[in-house]
Formats: sequence, structure tokens, C-alpha cells
Amino acid sequence: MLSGFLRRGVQRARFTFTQQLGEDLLSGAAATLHTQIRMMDDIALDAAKKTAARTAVDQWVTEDTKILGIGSGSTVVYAVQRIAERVWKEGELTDLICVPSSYQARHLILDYNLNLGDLDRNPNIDVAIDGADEVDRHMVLIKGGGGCLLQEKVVASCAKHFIVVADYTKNSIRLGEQWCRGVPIEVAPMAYVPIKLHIEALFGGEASLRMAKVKAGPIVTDNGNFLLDWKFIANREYDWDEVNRAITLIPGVLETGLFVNMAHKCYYGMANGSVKVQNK
Ligand SMILES: O=C[C@H](O)[C@H](O)[C@H](O)COP(=O)(O)O
Repeated sequence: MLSGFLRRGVQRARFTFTQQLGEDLLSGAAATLHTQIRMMDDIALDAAKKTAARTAVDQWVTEDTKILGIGSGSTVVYAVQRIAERVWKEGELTDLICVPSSYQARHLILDYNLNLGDLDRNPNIDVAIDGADEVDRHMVLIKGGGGCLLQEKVVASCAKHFIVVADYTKNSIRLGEQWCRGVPIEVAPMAYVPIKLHIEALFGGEASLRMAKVKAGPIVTDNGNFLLDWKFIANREYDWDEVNRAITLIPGVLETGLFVNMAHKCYYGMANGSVKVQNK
């Protein structure tokens, strides 16, 4: 009787062990598969960003382009690489002056040994090229996901043509369809609480202070300010021009990441390798 009891105990233990092993193996395999799919997605997105950026540069930056505004973010890197290729390999655009819209853009220009300009000496920009976090059907943009909206808007506003480059995930019918992190708003640090409350009272949703990931405390922008990310109410029809104007008027707001009536054309790298161009 005792030996039967022991045998059943051993069998039960063996079954539990095998089941656990199977579950561990399965969840390990699922995690590996998940990582591989994410890596493939990242590769596809990078390829799309690159195609969009190179196409836009080749169509918009010509020998007549004297002053070029350089935006920020991961897509713009490919635009700068293409410009550098044309300057250093193809011997074109040697007099082109590049005006940065962020610390990152300034360093990209320096790293690729392009001519660095500024708005003091080059206030009239021929073309500005920049990325976007989301673009709606009216070509209203959300920008500032990387924290660089203020200088970007100034540079874009000085350009005759403002060209947006992005991958296919940025192309939406309505804002908030794909970009879920809200509208970035650059604010004076001492005013972030009243501004947050003011925005929420005016337009609903929730505005939260953007916190740093590997620094204690909030993100500090290139201009020494804080960022609020305003998660507006999904599916509500906002008049983005009105929203942008109203938020900009709140004391302490430096700039919003809503770019209304600014973009001239948007170039999207598509999943199939083609480029889609959106016009106003
Ligand atoms: O603050 C960042 C800028 O507005 C970027 O242009 C925007 O976040 C898009 O960046 P990415 O090209 O990396 O998607």
C-alpha cells in the first residue's frame, strides 16, 4: 500500500515537472518569437523612414536650395545622411547651409561635416525637412515625441517649404488614431501645474509631466523647460487650430507640438517599399 502511494506521488511529481518544463519552454519560445517579430518590425520601419527621407531630400534639396532647416528624430538622420552623401560622394550642394532645430540636429550637421548655420545669419530658410509623430488627413501634425518641438516650429515657420518625412505608422485620418502619447507642450517649469489644470479644464483629457527614464525627475528640453503630454479625448472632434491657439495663449506655455497649416508635403515610407506623398 505504501509503495502504491509512493508510486502515485512520484508520478504526480513527474507530471507536474514535465508540465512546468513544457510551459517554460513554450513561454520561452513565445518570448523569443515576440522579440524576433519586434526586431523585424523595427527593421521594416527603419527601411520605411530611410526611403521617405531619401526621396524627400532628392526631390526638395536642389542646387537652388541655399538654406536647409534640419529637424529632429530618427527619420531625419536618414535625410542628413543622404545630404552628406550628395555633398561628399557626389560633389553637389557644397554651399548648402544647414540650420538645426535641436541639439541633436546641430550634432548631426557637425558629425556629417555639413555647413552649420543659425537663424541669426540665415533667417530665410528655403526648405525645412523634419519628422512627425502623427499626421492627420488635413496635414495637422503632432510633434515633440522626442522633446524637440519649440525650435522645430520656429525653424519650420521660417521655411518657404516645410517637408515632413515619416514611416507609414504616422499616417492617420484623425490624430490619436495611432499616436497614443498625446500632444507634447513645452512649458516654463514653474507653471506646469496651472497649465496642466487649465488645459484639462478647457479641452478635457489629461496632461502629465513627462518624466525622464534614466534621470530622476522630469525631462528638461533643449531650452531648459518642462514638457506636458496632453492626452486628449480620443474620438472627440477637436478644431486643432483653435486648440493650438488657446493653449499657446496660456501664460507659461512656450509652444505646442501641434503644427497646424505648416506642412507643405508629407512623405511616408510604406511597408511595401514605396513612398506615399500627401499634399494639402
Ligand atoms: O521631438 C521630436 C520631433 O518632433 C520628431 O521629429 C518626431 O518625434 C518624429 O521623430 P521620429 O522621426 O523619430 O519618429
